Amino acid sequence: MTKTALRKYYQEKRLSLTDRDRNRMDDLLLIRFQQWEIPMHISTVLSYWPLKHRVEPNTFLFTDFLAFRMPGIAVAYPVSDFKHHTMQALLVNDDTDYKVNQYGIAEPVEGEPVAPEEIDLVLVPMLAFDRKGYRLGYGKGFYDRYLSKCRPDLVKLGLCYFEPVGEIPGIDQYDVPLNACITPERIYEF
Ligand SMILES: Nc1nc2c(c(=O)[nH]1)N(C=O)[C@@H](CNc1ccc(C(=O)N[C@@H](CCC(=O)O)C(=O)O)cc1)CN2
Ligand SMILES: Nc1ncnc2c1ncn2[C@@H]1O[C@H](COP(=O)(O)OP(=O)(O)OP(=O)(O)O)[C@@H](O)[C@H]1O
Repeated sequence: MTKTALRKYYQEKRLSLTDRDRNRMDDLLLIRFQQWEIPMHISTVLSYWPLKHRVEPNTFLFTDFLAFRMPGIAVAYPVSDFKHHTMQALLVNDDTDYKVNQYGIAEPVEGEPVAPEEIDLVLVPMLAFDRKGYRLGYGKGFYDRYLSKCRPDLVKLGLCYFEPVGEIPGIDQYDVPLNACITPERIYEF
């Protein structure tokens, strides 16, 4: 399958999930996440705002659990620049206001910027991933560009409702592989 066909297939597969399917899978993802041995050095995490209309795993479950296990952990959300396909991470707190951008993604309106080098854990959205840890996103390279600026010891944790494909086609030098990916069935470590 080509990258474009794979994208279409997984986009449709996600959209066919009912709210009940999604809630059940979010529960399973959280159970797997709770079994994951959180690396000790994590103090700043870059999450993402789950897109309702695209049916993405509910990251709030994960960041709430992290905050419970590691009080004081800092959480940031990306603010995207759709002209350059880059992202900036802004720290959020309970008082942060969000604005929905032209693609329906809620982004913090203000917040302290965090440099990519300061991030310890990224929760990475995706459409699909493969057995080597390569991911398929929306094809704009936002995450590949961002991850290339982070520290080598950054933990890149994917969240996906579906099991891996054999191989994502067309991997290039910009594709940054994940360290691990959580699915409702298990945790894949790469
Ligand atoms: N929740 C979440 N936030 C995220 C991402 C993500 O995958 N999930 N991103 C990960 O990169 C970045 C935003 N990436 C995007 C990449 C492309 C389009 C886009 O082209 N949207 C068009 C067409 C979409 C389509 O192909 O169906 C549109 O919505 O009209 C939107 C966002 C940053 N924030
Ligand atoms: N660090 C980078 N510098 C320049 N171009 C880049 C960089 N990272 C990625 N790109 C380019 O951006 C595009 C990303 O396409 P690709 O299909 O890999 O996106 P994706 O991983 O599916 O999507 P995304 O990262 O937005 O979720 C490619 O054309 C790639 O060459």
